[in-house]
Amino acid sequence: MKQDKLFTEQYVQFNRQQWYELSHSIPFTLTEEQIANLKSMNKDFSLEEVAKIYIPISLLLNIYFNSDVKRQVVVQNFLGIHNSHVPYIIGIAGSVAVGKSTAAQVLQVLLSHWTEHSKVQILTTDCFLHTNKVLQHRGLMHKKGFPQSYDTHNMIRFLSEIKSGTPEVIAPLYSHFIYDIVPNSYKIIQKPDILILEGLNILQSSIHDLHTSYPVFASDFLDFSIYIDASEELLQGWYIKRFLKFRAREFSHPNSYFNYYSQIPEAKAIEIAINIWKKINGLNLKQNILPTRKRASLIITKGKNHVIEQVRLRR
Ligand SMILES: Nc1ncnc2c1ncn2[C@@H]1O[C@H](COP(=O)(O)OP(=O)(O)OP(=O)(O)O)[C@@H](O)[C@H]1O
Ligand SMILES: CC(C)(CO)[C@@H](O)C(=O)NCCC(=O)O
Repeated sequence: MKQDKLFTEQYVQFNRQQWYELSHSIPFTLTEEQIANLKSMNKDFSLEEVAKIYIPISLLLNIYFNSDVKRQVVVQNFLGIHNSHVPYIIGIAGSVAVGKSTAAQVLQVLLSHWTEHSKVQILTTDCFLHTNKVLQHRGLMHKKGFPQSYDTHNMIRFLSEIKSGTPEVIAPLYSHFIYDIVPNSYKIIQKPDILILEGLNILQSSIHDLHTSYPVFASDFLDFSIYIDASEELLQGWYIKRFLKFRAREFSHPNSYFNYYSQIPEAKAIEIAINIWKKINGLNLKQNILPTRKRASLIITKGKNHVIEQVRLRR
């Protein structure tokens, strides 16, 4: 009840139909290439979801992007300086397995449709996790995804370089296959028009990090943020479903960190996945992720089968 009051005061709420109707007055036609890209992404993903939910979100983001550019021009004229535009950063937060990286990919396809922001890159904050070596040393192997498992200092360094217009900024690379940071491999972010940064920790503060001497928030660098929400019951189900998908594919490779999970009976694997959910990801959701939801510019709430039922936009 208290939460409901907070939402109605701070956010404008739309149900699925109301949100969809917002895009009726603005023409937006997907190209065949975009449809092919979206279809190839994920076989469970529905194009109806793109039309009803993600196209209106991208139209809104285009409005925010353009107004940001206009504001920068006016301010620079006032100050008598001229800086070239720096990447506009959109953050996507939410639980493990809620669909952050899928949403990021859809938005990348849609947002690159506009000439003013045709270059859109994605980065996951998984790449700022400490290496397993550091996590083992600090006794944090069962805290992956918790605030203390990230190299926040490196993440802030990265964001600060992006926002100062550095032409090429490097980020580490994380692999779910080896369950670790990949040695000597990097992703290069080349001054895109938009950077989509997705990760469960992007709306968190860094006050937990004893290695950072100043209180900075990654969200200080975000221009717009989206929190993807769902009930814990659904999230646990999606986590288990994905765990079983990985078990049948990635984990079955002998070099996979979790090869063991593909060797045991399915019922045992499900039991393990439930346990990981309860002790790590579900706990992290309640302690560290959900409390950041009310910091987002936009909150989208999913129901069964990842169908988005509600959208809330900060007033
Ligand atoms: N809109 C959608 N429709 C159907 N399935 C989806 C949708 N979004 C995500 N999924 C499925 O849900 C699972 C989790 O999605 P995804 O990997 O995008 O989540 P995530 O939030 O990025 O997870 P993590 O934090 O662990 O990286 C995947 O199996 C994905 O295929
Ligand atoms: C890397 C994260 C934290 C986020 O993507 C997550 O996928 C993870 O590995 N969590 C730790 C518990 C687990 O293995 O699911």
